[in-house]
Amino acid sequence: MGESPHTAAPVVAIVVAAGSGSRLGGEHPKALREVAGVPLVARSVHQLAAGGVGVCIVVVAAGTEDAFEAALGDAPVPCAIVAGGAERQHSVANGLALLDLHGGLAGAEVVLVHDAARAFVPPDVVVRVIAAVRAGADAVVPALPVADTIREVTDDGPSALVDRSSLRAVQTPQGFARAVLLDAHEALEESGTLVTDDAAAAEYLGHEVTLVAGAREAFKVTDPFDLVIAEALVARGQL
Ligand SMILES: Nc1ccn([C@@H]2O[C@H](COP(=O)(O)OP(=O)(O)OP(=O)(O)O)[C@@H](O)[C@H]2O)c(=O)n1
Ligand SMILES: C[C@](O)(CO)[C@H](O)COP(=O)(O)O
Repeated sequence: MGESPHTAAPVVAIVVAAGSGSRLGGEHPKALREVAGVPLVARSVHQLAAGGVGVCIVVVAAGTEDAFEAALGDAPVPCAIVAGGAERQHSVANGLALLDLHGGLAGAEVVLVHDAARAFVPPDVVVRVIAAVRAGADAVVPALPVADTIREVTDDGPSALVDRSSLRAVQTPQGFARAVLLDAHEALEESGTLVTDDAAAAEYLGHEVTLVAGAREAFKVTDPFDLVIAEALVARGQL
């Protein structure tokens, strides 16, 4: 990356919320599910704003735009809504396309990508990610050590113990210099390559991925158990 620290322009977050939430179940998109009466997507936007994000591009399933508009009615920062794609990567790409088209966001140099499902990410994680990009990192991810002992399985052979001391679980928001993220997604689209997160997209073009400390609270609401935990922690004032 260039040497200029990205300080003046607003930080933009692409909040991907276009998944169906099949593991969670229910008739509404996961990001619209409520914890203590507040939709996950609204919680995500609130936490991002508290950490320094100035504008959100919220990527939603086509046909659900009005419902998301309503859910984000009290958002603390401006939110643009755009339709997503079949895979998370396509949804991020659609968000990036809007970023590129949106004249008002032309100056944005720091771009975050966040799972709406990680609705309780603490603001200090967001602050760390932004600070690392502003300090010159191309791609930044919050990460945590792995708590369980890990075994690698194969179809036919025995399982094998993996040294977990060198493993990290990766969270969001992930932060990027704008050009890095745009170029990475363009390259993935051209080659037809699918990745599971945006750090892997940046790495695809040879960029180094910088790790900062994540947080347990940034867990991804994935299945019904996670929603029960979230409700309980919010009720106890711990989220
Ligand atoms: N085509 C997709 C798929 C996922 N996501 C978003 O990516 C984030 C991480 O995905 P995940 O938690 O796996 O959500 P779902 O894909 O909705 O869950 P599931 O796999 O259980 O259906 C979520 O905020 C989800 O809304 C998205 O924007 N577009
Ligand atoms: C982006 C992510 O949350 C980082 O851990 C993860 O890769 C999303 O995976 P999913 O299978 O789309 O939930």
